Amino acid sequence: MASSTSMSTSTSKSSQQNLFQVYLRLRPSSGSSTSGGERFLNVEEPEIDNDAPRHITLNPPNDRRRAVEKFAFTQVFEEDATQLDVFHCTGVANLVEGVLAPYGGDGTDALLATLGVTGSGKTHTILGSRTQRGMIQLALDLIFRSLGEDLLDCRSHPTLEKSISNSDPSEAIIIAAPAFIDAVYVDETHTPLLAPTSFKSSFRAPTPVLVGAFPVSPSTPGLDREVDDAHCALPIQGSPKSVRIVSREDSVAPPSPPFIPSKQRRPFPNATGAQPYQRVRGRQSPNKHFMAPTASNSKKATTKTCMQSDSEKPTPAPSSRRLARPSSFPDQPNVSALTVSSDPSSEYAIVVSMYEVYNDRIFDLLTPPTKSSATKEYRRRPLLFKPTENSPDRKVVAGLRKVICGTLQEALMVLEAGLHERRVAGTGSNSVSSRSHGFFCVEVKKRTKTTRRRHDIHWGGSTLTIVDLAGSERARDAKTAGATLAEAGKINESLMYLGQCLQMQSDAIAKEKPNLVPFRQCKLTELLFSNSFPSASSSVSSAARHRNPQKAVMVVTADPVGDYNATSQILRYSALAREVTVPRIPSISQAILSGTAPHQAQRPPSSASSVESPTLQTSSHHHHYNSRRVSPPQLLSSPPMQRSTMAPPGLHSPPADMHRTTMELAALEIARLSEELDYMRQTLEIERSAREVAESHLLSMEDKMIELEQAIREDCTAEFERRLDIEMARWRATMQVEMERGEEHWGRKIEVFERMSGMSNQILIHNDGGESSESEGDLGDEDKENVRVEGDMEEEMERLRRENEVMKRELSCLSPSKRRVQPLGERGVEIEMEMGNPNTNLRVKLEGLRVHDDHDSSMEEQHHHGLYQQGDEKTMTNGGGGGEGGGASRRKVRRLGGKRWNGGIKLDDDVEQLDDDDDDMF
Ligand SMILES: Nc1ncnc2c1ncn2[C@@H]1O[C@H](COP(=O)(O)OP(=O)(O)OP(=O)(O)O)[C@@H](O)[C@H]1O
Repeated sequence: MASSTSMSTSTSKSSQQNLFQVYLRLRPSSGSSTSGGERFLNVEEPEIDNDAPRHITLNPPNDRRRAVEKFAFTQVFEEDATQLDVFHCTGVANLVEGVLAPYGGDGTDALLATLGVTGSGKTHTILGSRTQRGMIQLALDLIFRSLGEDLLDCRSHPTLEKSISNSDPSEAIIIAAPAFIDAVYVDETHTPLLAPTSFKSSFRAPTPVLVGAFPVSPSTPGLDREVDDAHCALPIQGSPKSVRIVSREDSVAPPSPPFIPSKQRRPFPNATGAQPYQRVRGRQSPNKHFMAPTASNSKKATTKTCMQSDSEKPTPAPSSRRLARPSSFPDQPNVSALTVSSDPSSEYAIVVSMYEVYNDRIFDLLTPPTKSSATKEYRRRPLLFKPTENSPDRKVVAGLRKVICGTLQEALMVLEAGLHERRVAGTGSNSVSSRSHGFFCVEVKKRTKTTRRRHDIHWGGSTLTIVDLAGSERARDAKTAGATLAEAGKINESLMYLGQCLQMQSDAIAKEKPNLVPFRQCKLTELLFSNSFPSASSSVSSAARHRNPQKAVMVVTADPVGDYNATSQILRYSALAREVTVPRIPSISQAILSGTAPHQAQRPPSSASSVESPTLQTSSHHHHYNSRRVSPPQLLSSPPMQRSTMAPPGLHSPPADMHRTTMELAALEIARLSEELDYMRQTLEIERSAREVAESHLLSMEDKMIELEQAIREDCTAEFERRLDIEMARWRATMQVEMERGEEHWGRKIEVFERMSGMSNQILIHNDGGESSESEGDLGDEDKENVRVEGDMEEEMERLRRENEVMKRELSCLSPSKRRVQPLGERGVEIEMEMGNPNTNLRVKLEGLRVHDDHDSSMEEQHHHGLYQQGDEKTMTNGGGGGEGGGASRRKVRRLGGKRWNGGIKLDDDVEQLDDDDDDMF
């Protein structure tokens, strides 16, 4: 009893100081329970009558030698606790009141989260079932009801969207609920009665469909308004009393196994000091939360497509991918009698946002994924949790889509739309298992009422965040593989870090060093813990507003007949205090002392503790670990001899006494070994789960690597294609320049030939003239003239030679590939092909120069055989305008003529030949 009292004291102390109030909720067993094994969790009777139970005992199944552990929580909910019990006793109303800040100021952020092994009832607690609302719906109902007329909405205040957008520090895209709902849901005139078959082709898992009417309670002011609202009014189908949510699977599912109530039922007083309420007895609601998809193994991995991502007004998605408007939501439990205070001098606006942490990255659940142009897959952009310009001292999830909701109905429709985006999958442990940590945020924006309609008044306020954590699971039990196994690895890893933080928070409080909680290890712990500490506004920015540390409530869910190892681990790091009871070994020593076989006298530890034996009582120890870390049992530090002195001396004769002492020592040694074994087992278990985490982490990393590799390959291909285009463009430009240069070059050459051809004509004319003068006998003048022409020719040839040199040098500057000797004809074809112009200037020019084309081949042949004479004569006859040439001048002219015919056939040959010819000529 003493230890129990000390545990209670330490529990209440630590629960006051802890960052989280921690509650434990036991799940009622069902026929689908994964283990179907022995019950290992027992709720301890409260010390004071009518008090709520706070302690739970963990009895290791099938192993009587392992230590019995006792855990303390703020409160323990037994299997028969209802959603309303949890809502009242966890103090959600107080959290909401803190957020509404009735006494002025910005209020206090609040966090409500669930933690537990997969399938233990986290989602059930947060989201409820087909007929029972969860914490989110109840909290929303309370908020809308409490704000009443002070709540603004976008229809009556058209500038609301803009003014909230201006004061939002998180770079969010703010939209009004009607616009969002119109974009996400199909027109109600098209609402199908049953799960629409068109959804089969959609990316989404089929939507659970509601039949029956939405029951409008007169005591639900928020809902009164909603029904009037044409935009969001729900179609009424069927009888008002037949409110039910069905899915295709549900419609054929066998009835749920009967609810097994726990042995004892106690009234649950409100742990937060509120009045105890009347418990609703009876059968639990069917075991299916209302957002459960119909196909258990289908994965809600992706989603609707057509809402625009960046502009403020979403465009409607194609009707085939939009959701059917739900016709009703459950309205039980009823909290219409409950309201909390709000600030009468302020007006409020409710802004809802949703995101999930999947594989340690944050994804908006209200923004549709966009199609990647490279992979043609729908992907969502991960968001950052960071301080922003307008929030330098506090990190916020930047870039979320936030929806301003004027009514409860709108908020519930936004919630449903977001839940459709959340990743769930069927595993061996839970047919609808959350594969991500889901965050649902209700920002209560608040500003002072003014008579003047000023739109620039600053919006303050606080946020209520409700978190449905993914469950820890063992790959072996969950029978997961591939991506789901990798997800499980990430989930387990983040929960391991969360466990470390929860352990450290109490350690830090004990050591009075509050900043030791290592919450920056992963996104989940950062999101959960970073607002739990006093604001650093004063040190960072004087403009920043002071904020209170958030109030946080954690509901740990557990299945008392589920997975012992996974559950015990979660209890160890989440409980406010832990006590380990070492099993006594009375039967062994008693058996030794009485001379009977040990196995005959073995009893379970609970019964063993009642055995009266002064000696054994000394060996019975209760260890209370304030820090809940597993450490070797303290008993190991006591030397056996010391303990032997505990035996009452002088009661026996020396040999008998010695014998008894030996027996006691043996018993102690057995106890020590047993404890050591227990410790080793625990260590082994921790190591094993660490190994599982590491293995799944490895798998997830491998997947990530593959994704990364694919992305890199795509990037490389895109980059390569880009560069190839640039190179092609550059090459085309160079080619163009080269062609122009070549054309210019050939133009110049042709000019030279033309000039030379003109000169040879002049010479021929002159020679013709000379012949006629010769007949007149004026040979002296002719010689003079010849000498003058010859001099001119020499000068001209000298000039040509220089030009030739210049051209040669130019040619030598060209790349070797360009200098390759290539027939002009081929080049011409290439150039034509390249430029797509079959009649280049160059070709035209060359063709223009070509005289007596049909004689080219014979001329060339003659040239090669040195038969200039004959060919030249022909040339002269045609080119020179007739007349018989003679003497030196005639020979020169013939040579020039021969050169002319050979010009322009080959590029480099031609240049060389020109030189040779020049040499020959002079
Ligand atoms: N308190 C409860 N009363 C009735 N049914 C419950 C309760 N808790 C859980 N269940 C049922 O147990 C099943 C599993 O619960 P739930 O999906 O909430 O588990 P979970 O912890 O969220 O699992 P996971 O981590 O895999 O998402 C559901 O069918 C749910 O309806």
